[in-house]
Amino acid sequence: MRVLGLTGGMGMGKSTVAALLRRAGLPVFDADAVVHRLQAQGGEALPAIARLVPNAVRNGCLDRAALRQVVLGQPGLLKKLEAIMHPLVRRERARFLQHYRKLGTPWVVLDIPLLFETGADHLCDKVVVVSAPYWVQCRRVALRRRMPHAQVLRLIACQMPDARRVQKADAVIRTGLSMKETERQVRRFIRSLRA
Ligand SMILES: CC(C)(COP(=O)(O)OP(=O)(O)OC[C@H]1O[C@@H](n2cnc3c(N)ncnc32)[C@H](O)[C@@H]1O)[C@@H](O)C(=O)NCCC(=O)NCCS
Ligand SMILES: Nc1ncnc2c1ncn2[C@@H]1O[C@H](COP(=O)(O)OP(=O)(O)OP(=O)(O)O)[C@@H](O)[C@H]1O
Repeated sequence: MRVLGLTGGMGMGKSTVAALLRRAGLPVFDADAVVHRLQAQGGEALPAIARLVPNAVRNGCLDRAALRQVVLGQPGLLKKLEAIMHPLVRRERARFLQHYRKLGTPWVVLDIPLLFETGADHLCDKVVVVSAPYWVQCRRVALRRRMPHAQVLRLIACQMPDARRVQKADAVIRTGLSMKETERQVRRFIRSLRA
């Protein structure tokens, strides 16, 4: 079994490309979704998060906006949150890989925003990076309006700069043009994997 790493900054189109890979039949491990599941009601990470930021958990429910505001406002706290989340994400990732290895699946995808930052790229046979110009990224994230602009900039600043990610990639999918163009690049990339 071979492992394809998929990464990119916020709003670069990672989830869109992951959905196209999934549609082509590749199993995808979605790290953001795993984080959300571990933090959902009854989730395994909630007790430790409640100890770290008591106000972020009320009646067994995580107030994500409150947690985000606190961790982005206090240096070091995001690192402590990551120290809670990353071992659990690593365990889920290992289970995913083990499951598909047993099935003898030819390629699986690890969709991880912090792929390089966490060293998960070392598990990958190939890494594909999704990239778009900075202004396209900002416009997309602003359109979603799930969080204040200043928080978006802070989260982007916690990630590796796009240019460095692109340098480290085996392949780059440019999502700054039309959706059709993104689909075309993904199709071509999948053909190259299967060749
Ligand atoms: C900071 C938190 C509370 C924000 O939650 P919220 O629901 O508001 O945003 P969401 O999870 O959808 O993330 C928004 C964007 O920020 C990116 N992001 C999330 N965590 C981080 C981080 N530690 N560093 C850089 N970018 C991050 C995500 O990939 C996504 O693109 C949450 O993302 C979290 O618990 N992060 C820590 C775990 C982590 O490192 N996740 C990254 C995947 S391994
Ligand atoms: N050519 C394109 N390729 C990819 N996405 C595009 C394109 N044009 C517009 N978009 C839009 O840009 C957005 C990209 O968001 P997506 O959720 O895929 O990014 P992401 O990298 O997963 O971001 P995040 O990590 O913040 O969730 C989507 O709303 C998508 O519809």
